[in-house]
Amino acid sequence: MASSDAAERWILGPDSPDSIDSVASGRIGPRAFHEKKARALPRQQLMLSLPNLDGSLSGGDPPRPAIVKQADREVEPIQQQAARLGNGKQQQERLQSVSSIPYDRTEFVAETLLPTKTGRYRLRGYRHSADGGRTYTEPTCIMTGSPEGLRAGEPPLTAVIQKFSGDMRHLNVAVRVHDACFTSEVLGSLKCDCAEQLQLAMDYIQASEPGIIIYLQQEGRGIGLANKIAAYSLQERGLDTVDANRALGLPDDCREYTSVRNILKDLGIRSIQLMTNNPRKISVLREMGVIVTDRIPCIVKAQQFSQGYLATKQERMMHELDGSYCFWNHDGEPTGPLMSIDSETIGPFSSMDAPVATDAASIIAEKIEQSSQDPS
Ligand SMILES: Nc1nc2c(ncn2[C@@H]2O[C@H](COP(=O)(O)OP(=O)(O)OP(=O)(O)O)[C@@H](O)[C@H]2O)c(=O)[nH]1
Repeated sequence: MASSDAAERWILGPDSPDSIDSVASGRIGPRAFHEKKARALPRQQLMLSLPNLDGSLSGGDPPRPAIVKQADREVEPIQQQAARLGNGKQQQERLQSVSSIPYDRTEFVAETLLPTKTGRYRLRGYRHSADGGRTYTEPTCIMTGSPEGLRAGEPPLTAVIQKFSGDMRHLNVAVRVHDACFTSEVLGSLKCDCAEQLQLAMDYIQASEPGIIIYLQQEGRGIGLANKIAAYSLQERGLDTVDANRALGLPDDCREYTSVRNILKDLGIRSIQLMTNNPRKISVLREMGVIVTDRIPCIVKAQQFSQGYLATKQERMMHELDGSYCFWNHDGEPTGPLMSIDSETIGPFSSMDAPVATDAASIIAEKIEQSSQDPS
């Protein structure tokens, strides 16, 4: 069995002669690359190999149960089993080598340049496991500028040069930690502010580089897309975003941010200014050792369908929104340009938003009318 170091060489890529760069340069085909990589993986990581179209695993057969033979389900004789597993000392050593795999681990895969409608960004791909390698997610880093500081393995001289040349780009870097929201970012849902916050962060780091958006696959505050859809379904029946999660027996927020700490370390970033309205994010990151020197508010205006969600974030999840997301102020006056909502395009909504006025302007009109009729 190849060591996990060998696996790391394959995954880490750029420094290895047989890395993903070899695929790019044509020295090795993508298929061969994946097969070699899978063979280099320790046994428990084979489970991570993606199945091919024919159902086989690219890294060979899946690991078989240790004791019961697959073919005839015959129980393995005890002596044979002992010979295969080794003596107590050997087993202990094996266990130690398994437990020496760090519980959470984030590995850099590759970087590319990405032109977008908002401008050009550096895009860095990572693989992150929070359970010692059983499962993984793929955080990405969307970057402008070069905020990198001293990185692991670099000579300390780099730090000295940085210090004396006054290069402070790796300090107080503007960072947005953003969690996936398929519904708004891909489908254009108007029920939350996630897609607009992402756009705001992309604009911000484009306008004042360097900056980083760490995009994490933690849909629905970590409960996953299908559960989030179930939560939305309960919200149609009148529950808010917090109670809907609870009614499903799910936590309000189960996102984990060890990958953020690891990615910042990988980049040699010493301290950050976090673009967020959520105090939990700041405290969770600080607890794991990330130096957050400041907060950059990330408030976007609500519109008809997101007003309730934002109100709940402020009132029940302690987001520092300060009422400033409201698209009307407390006197019932519009406070900023409204997102144009065409009720013809959106079509009729069911019970979801009932009682619902046809557009934002008529909601405001209704509110103004109500307040003028209210004798108090
Ligand atoms: N469970 C659940 N998740 C939601 C809902 N609406 C949006 N999300 C998810 O919420 C996550 C974003 O979290 P938010 O609480 O909106 O904001 P935040 O990231 O904590 O705070 P900011 O940094 O200020 O944006 C994304 O993963 C979305 O998929 C909802 O109604 N229910």
